[in-house]
Amino acid sequence: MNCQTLLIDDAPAVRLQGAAGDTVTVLLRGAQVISWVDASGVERLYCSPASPLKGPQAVRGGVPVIFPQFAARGSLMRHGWARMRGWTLQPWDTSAPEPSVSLQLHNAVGDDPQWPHACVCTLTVSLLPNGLRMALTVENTGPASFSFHAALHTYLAVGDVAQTTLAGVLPEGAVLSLREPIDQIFEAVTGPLQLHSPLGLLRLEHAGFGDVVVWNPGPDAGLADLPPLGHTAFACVEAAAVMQPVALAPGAHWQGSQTLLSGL
Ligand SMILES: O=P(O)(O)OC[C@H]1O[C@@H](O)[C@H](O)[C@@H](O)[C@@H]1O
Repeated sequence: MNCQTLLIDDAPAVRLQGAAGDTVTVLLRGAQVISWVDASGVERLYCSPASPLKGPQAVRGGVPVIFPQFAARGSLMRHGWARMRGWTLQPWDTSAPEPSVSLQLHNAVGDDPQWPHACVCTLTVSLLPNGLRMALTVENTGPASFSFHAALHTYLAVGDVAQTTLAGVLPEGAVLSLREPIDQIFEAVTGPLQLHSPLGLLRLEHAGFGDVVVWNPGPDAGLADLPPLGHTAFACVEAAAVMQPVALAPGAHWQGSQTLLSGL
């Protein structure tokens, strides 16, 4: 395994390389994965070239970590503060069976006056043979219980969203076409899911998260941080805990993970 820190457009990042030449790149801000090139050399994530990696705004693409609030479902900033904060890179273990890197975020009481809870979030990103696994752990380090939403807001590169389908979210094996704009939370989905696109088949597995959010903004969403026709190049399929917020007692922890498998 090869792991290096680097600056991309002035933004601190870490890049991990697997034995097959596969790579994953993670911004320290937000612990946001911005690229996964699989073992066949295909970039599987979409990151908008019109969205600066450094600056006050959220980065449009890759895998923003959504915590502790999904969208505007509460009084906190949209999609929570975890994607806007600096995370700390943890020392990596070169002898681990899978090339992995972990980043941590310590939230103290007072960091966000509207969310007065101490917690530690850890995102561990691992390269698997033909796959990428992202595992988010939240530990309650404070004296009181709290509850939260979380999601791995995964922008999947699809080549052409009009030719993309998703199996596994609709009942009875029905396949969802992603041709039209969609913004929907599918509740209590166990997976696995299959995403078919011009870039090939991707199998999506999740654990710990109960829901799946599917988002194709379409051409009329007015997203200034996408290039013209940028919306045609991705579909978001997000492992999420939204409909049943996670409740954590003091000292308890929760983990949710999402695994993307290509080359099947
Ligand atoms: O622009 P943001 O804050 O990154 O959110 C993007 C999208 O994120 C998705 O998870 C939501 O379901 C959409 O409603 C939202 O528009």
